[in-house]
Amino acid sequence: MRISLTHQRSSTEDLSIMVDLLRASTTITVALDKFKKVIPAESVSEALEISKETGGLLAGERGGETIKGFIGNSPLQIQDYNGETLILTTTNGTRILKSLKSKALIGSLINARAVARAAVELANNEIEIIMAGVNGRFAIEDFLTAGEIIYYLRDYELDEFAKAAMIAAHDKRIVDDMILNSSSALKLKKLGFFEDVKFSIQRNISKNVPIYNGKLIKKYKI
Ligand SMILES: O=C(O)[C@H](CS(=O)(=O)O)OP(=O)(O)O
Ligand SMILES: [Mg+2]
Repeated sequence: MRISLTHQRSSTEDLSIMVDLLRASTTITVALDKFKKVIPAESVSEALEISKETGGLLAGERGGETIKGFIGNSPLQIQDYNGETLILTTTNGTRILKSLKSKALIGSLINARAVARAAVELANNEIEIIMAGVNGRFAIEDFLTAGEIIYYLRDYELDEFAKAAMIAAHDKRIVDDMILNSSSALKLKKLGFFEDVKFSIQRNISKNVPIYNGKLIKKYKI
């Protein structure tokens, strides 16, 4: 089994793991405790359209700021709601998902071990971990989260980018410090969402493995 790491773009037809630690991946993983499915939307107008059709609850942000009339892209806020369908549109994570041509799991730190296990079950020959980044730029929190997920896949054939991420994520104290002081985290802190950041760096508190089939996200049954 080959394990590759990429930034934003996917090339595999096999299995991807989309990683957007702050906050889409963490929000989606938590949301599946409260909603049967999550539908990612590319734009606000698409989200509103889907909500009209499905009656789903609207959540999302742009640049971290909650969209007017939506609930936030917040793993903490989402816990106060429940229902059939959550419609989520975010600056990076849902946009990356909508660009994928392969089936995709959604990885974070709260489900790192579970998502790695599920990926091995589902993939034929390749697991590609895609870092969402921020507006096309590299995001250290996604790199380090990918490294922690790759650690659970270390016995397979890692490409050099994957090896670099795994080595970078070796010391959890350094990882936490880098994430808590990342530009994404400091932006969220300014917007009043620092509790979301602290929630997002917990390890393996969830067994939820979100799987995206090109239309919607459900819980993968390991
Ligand atoms: O909502 C978030 O935390 C981020 C905001 S930003 O675009 O990184 O400023 O969006 P996400 O799509 O979850 O990375
Ligand atoms: Mg992000």
